Amino acid sequence: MMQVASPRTRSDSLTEKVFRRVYSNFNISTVEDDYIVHSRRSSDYEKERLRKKGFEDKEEVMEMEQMGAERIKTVLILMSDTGGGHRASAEAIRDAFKIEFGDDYRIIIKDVWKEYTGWPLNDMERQYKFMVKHVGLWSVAFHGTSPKWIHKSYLSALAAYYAKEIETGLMEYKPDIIISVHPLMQHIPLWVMKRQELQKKVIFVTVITDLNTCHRTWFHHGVSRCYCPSKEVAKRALVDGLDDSQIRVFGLPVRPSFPRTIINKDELRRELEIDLPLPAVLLMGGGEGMGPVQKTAKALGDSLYNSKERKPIGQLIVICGRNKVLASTLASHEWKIPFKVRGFETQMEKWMGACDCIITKAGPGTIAEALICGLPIILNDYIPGQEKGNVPYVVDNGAGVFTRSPKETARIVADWFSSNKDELKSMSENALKLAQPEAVFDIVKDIHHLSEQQQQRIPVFSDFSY
Ligand SMILES: CCCCCCCC/C=C\CCCCCCCC(=O)OC[C@H](CO[C@@H]1O[C@H](CO)[C@H](O)[C@H](O)[C@H]1O)OC(=O)CCCCCCC/C=C\CCCCCCCC
Ligand SMILES: O=c1ccn([C@@H]2O[C@H](COP(=O)(O)OP(=O)(O)O)[C@@H](O)[C@H]2O)c(=O)[nH]1
Repeated sequence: MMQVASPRTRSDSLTEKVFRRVYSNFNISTVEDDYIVHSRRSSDYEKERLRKKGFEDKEEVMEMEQMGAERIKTVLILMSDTGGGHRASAEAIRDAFKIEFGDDYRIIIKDVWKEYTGWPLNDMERQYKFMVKHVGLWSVAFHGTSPKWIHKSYLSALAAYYAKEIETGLMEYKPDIIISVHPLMQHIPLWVMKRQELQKKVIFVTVITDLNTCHRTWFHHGVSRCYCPSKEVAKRALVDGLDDSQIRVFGLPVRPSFPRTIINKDELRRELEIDLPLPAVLLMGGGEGMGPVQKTAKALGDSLYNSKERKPIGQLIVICGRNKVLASTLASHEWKIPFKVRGFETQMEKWMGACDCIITKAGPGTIAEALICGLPIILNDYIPGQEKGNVPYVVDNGAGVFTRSPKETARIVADWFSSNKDELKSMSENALKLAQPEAVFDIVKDIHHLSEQQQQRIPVFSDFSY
């Protein structure tokens, strides 16, 4: 029985709620980004609710919906699949809204750029993937666009060029609340809102998904709230001119399905068909399977095998995310130790819960999740700019180590699984201390509070035009 305990205690009822949602058939971390399906389901549900309350007539139901009686609020979360972290945070927020407020909110996760605009905004995923493969290029782009006048003028130009399209995109969803979980999704929507005089009617908040050295585009002065995952980021926000009252520090939002009470590790291992007694290391490289994964896996294949006794001292699980080439290369290799290779997994909490430590590039999402699971972390790479500061965040807090060398990584894991178990244990404890499993709930509750405050200022039936 492994204890994965939250560093802060929380009311049983919430834990129970999470457990019920997570471990019953209700899979809260299912990716549901098909708007048509989603919105149909939500609006059907909304209508059903009104019908149950006695509004049988079709037109009456529609009218009530529009007027705002028992109004379900619409939350639009803006994200882009540049990396896997923005979507994971968006899903975390969606799931937490559902757990905390049931059907009071309708949550839509969207990349409005991709669907409504043209080049270069609609192609960010591909361009980002290309740039981070050529780290020098990314470094120039990241640091070169740091001055406000540079990114502001470029984004204003794009806003002006795609104004109509973005307006259409945002208006289609008629959001009451817009949440941006992406560094490039503040300026243009806020500009559109200003043009439409919607700033007082629609709440706009930013949830930053970088733990330390984030890009300055995150800090827009026009937001109601800027949720910073760490004190370091909050300091940067203040330096960039945001007001104290706009800033809240709760932590990085992680999907509520991540275990934070008691997890039976053996059961997870049985379910995932992982060897029960052998210590297990999880190796990954973000949503795209980046970093020195292949070399590290092979080095671990050697270091976790005791050739004198002809038996393994540990086992290896590699999650390759969307990197299919990596997955098939590793699958075709001969392994002397128990080994598993997987593609993109939707239940990361189970894989992390079943393992004893993790090796990853310094992705903020993976780090925050691993901390919640009490996993000591070996960081083996980082993307220059936004991920650089994640290394001291982990290492200085005693939750892990950094090395780029696959051989050194393999040696450390072998050490942890044999002669240096104490270090593994103390790092696991430090990881749990640093974890902020409640962050996502604190964020959605604060947004709910903002929304209630706003409702008191604006009549509920205000029919604002989009
Ligand atoms: C003298 C100046 C010369 C500079 C060269 C100009 C080149 C311009 C080309 C591209 C612009 C690059 C924009 C940089 C802003 C970066 C903001 C940022 O932090 O972005 C991070 C995200 C990715 O998210 C991160 O993923 C991580 C893991 O992979 C991790 O999860 C982390 O938590 C996440 O934050 O990056 C992006 O999304 C960037 C996509 C870039 C695509 C480029 C397409 C260009 C189209 C529009 C961009 C508008 C740019 C505004 C500023 C440009 C000013 C010239
Ligand atoms: O197969 C996978 C691989 C990754 N992830 C998630 O993708 C996110 C990766 O975010 P991170 O910030 O670590 O790195 P990025 O992918 O953005 O570079 C984390 O939430 C992972 O749990 C996932 O759900 N399934």
